[in-house]
Order: sequence, then C-alpha cells, then structure tokens
Amino acid sequence: MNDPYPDVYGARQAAYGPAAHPWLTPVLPLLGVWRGRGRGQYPTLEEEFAYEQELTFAHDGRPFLRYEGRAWLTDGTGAPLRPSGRESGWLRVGPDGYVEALLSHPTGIAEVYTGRVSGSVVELATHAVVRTPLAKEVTSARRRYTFGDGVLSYTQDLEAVGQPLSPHLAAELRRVSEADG
Ligand code: HEM
Repeated sequence: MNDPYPDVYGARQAAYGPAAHPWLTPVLPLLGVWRGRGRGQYPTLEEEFAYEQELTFAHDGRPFLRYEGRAWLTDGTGAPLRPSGRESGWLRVGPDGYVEALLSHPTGIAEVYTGRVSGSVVELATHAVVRTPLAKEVTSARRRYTFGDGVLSYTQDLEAVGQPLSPHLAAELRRVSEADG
C-alpha cells in the first residue's frame, strides 16, 4: 500500500506530495539531500579532524522539517575512516521566522534549540540539553546555517566537558539530490 502522506524533499516529490506549509517558505531551500566535507576541533583534542557528511531535510505539509545527519571521519585523501556523528530530529518554524529544533544523538544527548531564520541564515542556540547517564557532559551549543545557490554551510560551537563555548564543527555541503522518498 502506498504511503498516503509521503515526505517531500523537493520539486520532484512536490508534484504528488503535499504543498509546503507557508511558514516553511524561508527554509524551503534546505529541502533535499546535501553532501560535503567538514573540519572539526575542540580545545580538549590534540588534532583537528576531517569528516564527510550527508544531511536530509523533508516536510509532510506541516510547518516543520524532518532532519537527519550522518557523518564519517576521513583521512587526508578523503577516504572514509570510521562512522562518526549522527543526529535526527525536527526543525519547527513559526509564522514570523521563529525556529525551534529538537535533535537527538546516539551518544545520549538531546538538544532543544530556539532561534530564527532570517534571509538565508538560520541561527540556533540551545534552550536545553538533556543527557543520559552515559553521555559526555554537553551543557550548551550554538549552530549557524547559511544556504543559497545549492550550497549549505554551517558552524557549530559547544560548551562541553568543562570548556567554554568553543568551535567544534564547520562544513560546506552541496545538494546532491532530492532523495528517493
Ligand atoms: C558531524 C558531526 C560530528 C562529528 C564528525 C564529530 C566528531 C568528533 C570527534 C572526532 C571527536 C573526538 C573524539 C572521537 O574521536 O570520537 C569528538 C568529540 C566530541 N564531540 Fe563531536 N562530532 C560531531 C558532532 C557532535 C555533536 C552534535 C556533539 C554534541 C551534541 C558533539 C560533542 C562532542 C563532545 C562532547 C566531544 C568530546 C570532547 C572530549 O571529551 O574531549 N559532537 N567529536
């Protein structure tokens, strides 16, 4: 039986999926699948690391995006070394560019963000971080996404393991497809 309410990743699915909710208009350029490279660091780490990442954004007609990110570490030639950060969740948009996001991580961390989308920039800061007993101590985070012309870049800062808010990730991705649904 066909899914009566398929997610929409872009123009192809929009032909048969639900129309985008008007509040999503400012974040519609995010729809689809993105792939690219990033670099990471943290004051506690001796060396920087390189990674590749795939991000997916989709909607089902309501005023939020389904979001998923998968990353793997790479060596100097770009060859994969091992799986790394994964996250999934929701980016909910209000009528006036207000944005809130719920992200969960397999490392026992749940982040609740609030922020704004303005032009081609989404800025988020944590409203709460909840951790399981096994999780590393992460107390706050900030993210800044910039999108346009088929390029999505972001930076991510963390307050964690006794360090003040410090850069952890920066990446630039390109749209690879609208996904298969
Ligand atoms: C693209 C996503 C991410 C990648 C590729 C990544 C990669 C890394 C790497 C390579 C390390 C060094 C330790 C290790 O080898 O595992 C690390 C440490 C860490 N990461 Fe990430 N990370 C990502 C996302 C996140 C997120 C979303 C959070 C918080 C919610 C986070 C929190 C931390 C913390 C707390 C440490 C430990 C620092 C320490 O104990 O010294 N990371 N990350």
